[in-house]
Amino acid sequence: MATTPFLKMHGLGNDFVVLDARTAALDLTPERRRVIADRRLGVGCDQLIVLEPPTEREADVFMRIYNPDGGEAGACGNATRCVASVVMDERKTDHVTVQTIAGLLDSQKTGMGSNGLPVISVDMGPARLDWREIPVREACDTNHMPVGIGPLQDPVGTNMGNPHATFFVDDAAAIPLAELGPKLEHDRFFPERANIGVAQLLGDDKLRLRVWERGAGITLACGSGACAAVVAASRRGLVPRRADVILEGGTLTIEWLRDDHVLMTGGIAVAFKGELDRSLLT
Ligand SMILES: N[C@H](CCC[C@H](N)C(=O)O)C(=O)O
Repeated sequence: MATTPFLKMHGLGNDFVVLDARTAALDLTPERRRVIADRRLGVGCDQLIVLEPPTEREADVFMRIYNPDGGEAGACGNATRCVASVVMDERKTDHVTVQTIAGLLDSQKTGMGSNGLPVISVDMGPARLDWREIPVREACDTNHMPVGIGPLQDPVGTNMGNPHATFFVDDAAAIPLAELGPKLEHDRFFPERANIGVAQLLGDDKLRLRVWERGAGITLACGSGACAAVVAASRRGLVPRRADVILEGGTLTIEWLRDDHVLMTGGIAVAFKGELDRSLLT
């Protein structure tokens, strides 16, 4: 019976099903994407990642990103590290460029994690800060956006290839994120919805971050969300341009470079390899 191989990977517990469509295209309708990502009907994941042939000469691979709701996203920091590691292994190299719909992401192996797998740094591209780029519905200062609910008010808007609203609070654990996240994700202030970050200052260069992800819900880690949180905190003068972000699933080191690009460094993991039954793709 014909099946389709996949890799199950994660970055700090933000988990992915990785399919390879570089030699044979896959017809992944939104419904098929939802079923594969479903934790009962399919394999289950926070994002479905599809490798495709690059269309830019400088790129080694094209990474397509789908949320469990079937929608496509322009950035996924944790998955970028995973995909970069896969292609580095294939190419026997420490440097690859991952192409996404939002741009080219230079990725570099920078060490080995305690799990014997590489630690990868990714240039996530420039933080985009204009209200039109987030995007939000009306002209505003994105350092203090006029949107909020209950204890979550006055967020900072950042686009890392995907839209983020970062709220600063005294106690991130006390925020009912499962209740407030979806309301803010779908607030009409965000024409493309938004990833909702709740950040708490832990020290002069350390943040605690919880994220309600657009199209996915609460995840153990969000790479682009961590980038957005450090840019936001730095704009507010709360942290320097380089800081550690403590997420449920682990720590990412983020640096907002002087050229506005954001460097994200963290580990990856492979959980298992598997075969998708053809019935999931027809
Ligand atoms: N839910 C996000 C995509 C995945 C982001 C996250 N998993 C990351 O590591 O950056 C969005 O719709 O923009």
